[in-house]
Amino acid sequence: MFTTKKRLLTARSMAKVLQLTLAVIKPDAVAHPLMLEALHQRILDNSFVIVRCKDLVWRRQDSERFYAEHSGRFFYQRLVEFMSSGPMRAYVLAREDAIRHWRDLMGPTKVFRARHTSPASIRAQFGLTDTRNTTHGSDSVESAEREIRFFFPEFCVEDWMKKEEPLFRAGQIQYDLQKLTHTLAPHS
Ligand SMILES: Nc1ncnc2c1ncn2[C@@H]1O[C@H](COP(=O)(O)OP(=O)(O)OP(=O)(O)O)[C@@H](O)[C@H]1O
Repeated sequence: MFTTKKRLLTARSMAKVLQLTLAVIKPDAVAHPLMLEALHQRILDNSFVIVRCKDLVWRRQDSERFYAEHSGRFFYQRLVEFMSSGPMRAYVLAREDAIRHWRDLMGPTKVFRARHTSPASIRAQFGLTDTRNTTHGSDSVESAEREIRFFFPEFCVEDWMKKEEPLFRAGQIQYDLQKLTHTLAPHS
């Protein structure tokens, strides 16, 4: 699936504590291999470490559950249908201040606004509409934990922060992109 060369990611030079965030490449972008590749490369180029990665498909009820806070809004049905319309790619990303950096990189939710205020952002460059806006990112530490659990139920943020983060920062663990899961699977 990945066409970039095998990369071994190491954190030897990282001094500060890493933060985790959930990033998702939505179905509109996954549907276009070149766009998917460009977004994947954007992640690597911005010093994010890919801790976990998987391709998955949501059932309608997964989409409804994840976006429950928006139920009743005019775009809710459109959003739910879109997010369960095809494969997505989800990442657990680590870096210093990961939540803010990924959200800055995505740009504003609305594509029109993104094009005016943040022309270099992902949504400005690749977004199609306010709903089909290519990417998702957690907006707080609490939502990152909740959303990582939603997408990666087998992954424990607390354990990672306690056990793996210090080892990783000390260069004692490496993440090999080739070994991360990217088998297409229905949401569990
Ligand atoms: N006004 C709108 N019109 C159409 N779709 C919208 C609108 N507002 C939000 N959405 C869709 O709902 C998603 C969730 O909205 P939210 O307000 O949480 O934005 P966000 O935090 O920027 O996006 P995300 O949660 O996907 O990172 C948006 O990413 C977009 O796909």
